[in-house]
Amino acid sequence: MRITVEDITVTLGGRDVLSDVGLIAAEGEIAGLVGPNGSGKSTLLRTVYRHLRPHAGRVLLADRDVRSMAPAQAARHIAALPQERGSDFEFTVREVVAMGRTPFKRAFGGDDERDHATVAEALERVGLQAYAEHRFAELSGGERQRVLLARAFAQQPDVLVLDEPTNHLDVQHQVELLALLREQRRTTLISLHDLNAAASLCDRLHVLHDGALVASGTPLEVLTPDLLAMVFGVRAAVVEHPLTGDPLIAFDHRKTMPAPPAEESPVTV
Ligand SMILES: Nc1ncnc2c1ncn2[C@@H]1O[C@H](COP(=O)(O)OP(=O)(O)OP(=O)(O)O)[C@@H](O)[C@H]1O
Repeated sequence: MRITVEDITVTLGGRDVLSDVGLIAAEGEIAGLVGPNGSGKSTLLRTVYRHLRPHAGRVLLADRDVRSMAPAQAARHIAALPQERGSDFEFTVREVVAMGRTPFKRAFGGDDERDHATVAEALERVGLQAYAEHRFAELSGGERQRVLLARAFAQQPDVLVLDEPTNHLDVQHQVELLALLREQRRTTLISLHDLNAAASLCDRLHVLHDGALVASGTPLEVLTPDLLAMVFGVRAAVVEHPLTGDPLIAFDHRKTMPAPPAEESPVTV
């Protein structure tokens, strides 16, 4: 299913933290959101999964405004991995993942065969089948992250919304997660700080700066040295990855470049 973010403005604490932002994640596309800290990535994702209401504009799932859908109905289509990680501490890993099946149940309905199989498959996908009976509270940050991903997978959503899913993951699990997302071919909206991961994973990238969308396009179109200097304030060369052919950003870790305010950085792609 396609997600359309139609010119949304989100006001928090009396300030527009997103101004007139529009983008589309086409059916089966992995759309990446990148931008400096505080640029509005989580706010945009939270608006898509209905935790925030836009003050102007709307979010469409296929052709329906997500605000017009009942919460359980929206949850049958959209699974989110938010940045705030909840408090599922008293549960086992299997129970946390099984929560992904809730939108499909009748009131007081128990788990059926299909639920059990879906939960087991989701755990296997993130490599945590051996942890099913462990307590969520006793896992490391990276393991918890993978459990919450398994919960999103168990929801079998049309659209995945992932806020920084590689946080806490070691490099092997980062690579595995990116491979898993690529292989799914599900409409995905994902925020990532790691621009090289974003370049390798995403079909299209959308760059936020001070709550405004300043560039959209393929990673190769968007991730230019000029944009990296203007939006992120860093000096970098963009070369071809010797193994994959993806754009590879080589940062100059010895030097930053003061970034001008958004209105003075006319980056458009
Ligand atoms: N509830 C709130 N009330 C007021 N301001 C808020 C609220 N939530 C977020 N903000 C502000 O909105 C701006 C955008 O925050 P957001 O979390 O969307 O940024 P982000 O791009 O996801 O940042 P990061 O990369 O640091 O996770 C920030 O300046 C933040 O302080």
